Amino acid sequence: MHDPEIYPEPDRFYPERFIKDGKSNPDVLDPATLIFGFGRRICPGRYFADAGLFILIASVLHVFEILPPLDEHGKPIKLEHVQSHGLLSYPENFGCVVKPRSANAAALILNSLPEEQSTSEET
Ligand code: HEM
Repeated sequence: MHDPEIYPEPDRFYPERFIKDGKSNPDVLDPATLIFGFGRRICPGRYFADAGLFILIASVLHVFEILPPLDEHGKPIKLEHVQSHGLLSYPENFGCVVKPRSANAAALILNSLPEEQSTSEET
């Protein structure tokens, strides 16, 4: 996954590398052919994981805006992408502002909570 011959600038956050003319780019190796293993022991949860992540990310982006953190003057702070290296690779901690996209989105979020949590603000 970090071979620059396959993915130029592999550490750069650059999801567009997988897209061409609004569709999946067939000239770029699909990471799904690697990340779930191979052959008889290939991950049996791969479709579940893929669908679950799609639903999770789509649901979060549908109702929340995720914005850069603000400095003491209320100006957005430019974030630097720093990726950890090791067996698991993930972005290093960073601040952000997460807020509902609209009053409708806020209502959707509150309605998805268990009853005791969605009413706790009113008590
Ligand atoms: C993004 C999420 C996931 C990734 C990247 C992932 C990746 C992998 C990899 C690399 C293997 C080893 C395959 C091999 O030996 O060649 C594996 C095995 C396995 N995974 Fe996943 N997996 C994910 C999610 C899941 C989920 C959600 C489940 C269950 C609901 C699951 C169940 C399993 C099981 C049971 C094995 C062992 C298969 C065997 O040894 O026969 N995985 N996974």
